[in-house]
Amino acid sequence: MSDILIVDDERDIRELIGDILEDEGYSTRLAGSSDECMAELNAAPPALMILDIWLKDSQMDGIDILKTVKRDNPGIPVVIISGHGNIEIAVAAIKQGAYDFIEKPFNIDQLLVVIRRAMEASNLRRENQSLKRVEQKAAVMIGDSPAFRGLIGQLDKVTRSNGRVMLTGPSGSGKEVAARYIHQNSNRADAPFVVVNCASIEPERIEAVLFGRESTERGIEPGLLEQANGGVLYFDEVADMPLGSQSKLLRVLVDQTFQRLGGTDKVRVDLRVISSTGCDLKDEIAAGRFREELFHRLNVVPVQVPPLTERREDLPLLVSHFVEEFHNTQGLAKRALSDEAAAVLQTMSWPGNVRQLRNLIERVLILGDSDGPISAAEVSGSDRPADEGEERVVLSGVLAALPLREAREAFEKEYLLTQINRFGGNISRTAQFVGMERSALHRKLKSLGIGAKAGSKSDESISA
Ligand SMILES: Nc1ncnc2c1ncn2[C@@H]1O[C@H](COP(=O)(O)OP(=O)(O)OP(=O)(O)O)[C@@H](O)[C@H]1O
Repeated sequence: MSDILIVDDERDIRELIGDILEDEGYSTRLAGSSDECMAELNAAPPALMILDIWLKDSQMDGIDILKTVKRDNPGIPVVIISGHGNIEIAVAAIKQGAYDFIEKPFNIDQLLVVIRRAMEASNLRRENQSLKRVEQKAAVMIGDSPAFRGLIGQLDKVTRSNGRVMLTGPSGSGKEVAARYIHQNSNRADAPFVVVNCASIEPERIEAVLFGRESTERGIEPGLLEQANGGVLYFDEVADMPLGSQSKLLRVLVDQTFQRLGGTDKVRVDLRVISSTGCDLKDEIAAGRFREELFHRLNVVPVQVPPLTERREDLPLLVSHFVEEFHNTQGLAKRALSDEAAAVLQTMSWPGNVRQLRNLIERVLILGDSDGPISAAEVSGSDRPADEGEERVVLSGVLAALPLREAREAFEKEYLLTQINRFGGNISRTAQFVGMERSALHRKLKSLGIGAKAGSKSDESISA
């Protein structure tokens, strides 16, 4: 792990540093020229590099090597060794991303302090990265319907290639999770998955966000393209990208290189591009809002993600998956789904697709006060959009002002009185309709302060 590459054209110096570091328990590799240095880097990236700026008889100087390392292995800390006369160059190297510099002739303690700090910083960064990777959402895709199996079949085929994929489907249908599935099952799984949210980046910032920036004051600030190097770049809602940025992106896809804003160097990255859209890009092209050439570049392998209404069979499976997830992440009750509730879910319209279902289940679990199966009443009507919302409960000002327990009590009272009236005070029929045992309904009415009195011979009746 603690393997240090020492690059200096002066043999005495590189061997001296090597000996000191070996004594301190590090393992070292030595390079006397830029060619030797590149060969070592290609063989295996070291944990840290000590790099002399002036390299006699070499093709590249220290700054060139630094730029290459920062481009290809940005995680390796580079400590620069500079001669007394070229502190300015050393400072410039820091701006290019070097960790620190030490001046020749150097003091051993100073060298060791710098190296220890650099190692700590890079270990920390590595730990953070691995945490981030753990945090990266797992691409769990649940389903067993023919439409779902068709989708997985297509995704499995494209994971093996490197082709650009265009995922088409309505909002919340699982396009991003499908893109993550491709990434996690491909040979890029250990490299980053970076999302470009085309709709939320302001047009004037999109180039800086994608390509990064470079200036003498702030050095190199890599953009998302560089951050995704080796992995997958996911363009979410690609139709929302401004036309000007579309041309720039097209050029990157054609040339395979780009320049950072304010920079002159050509940057080359190795990426797989996956895009998604909820609208028909052909319409966008016809309306002059999307560049046709970019469409053809991105749409090499089109994959349709079906809406939830085309895979209603998957609803119970998805519900138990989300119940499990909310149990594990929020400690919510692990409730089963009643057959009636499943039937209600399977007849709903789902304009928000799987995301809407997930939100509904979360709400039901938070509001529910039992561990029993989720009932039809709990799921019905509560998540329909306003325009077809004839069954939505409109919360009166009075209810909205109460805490949940009291609001629930007020609602139950109102609801049960309405039902009792509807059934002419017949408690058996009321109990049957509201889905409770007669004795349970009695208890409920009593607890709500609704009085029961003896009624007809055949059945008791109620007075409110
Ligand atoms: N097959 C599936 N199995 C389990 N969870 C899923 C599945 N499909 C989607 N989801 C979940 O549904 C939610 C929405 O999915 P996702 O963000 O991938 O949709 P999207 O199509 O990219 O949405 P948008 O177009 O709005 O960005 C996420 O929480 C995702 O994990």
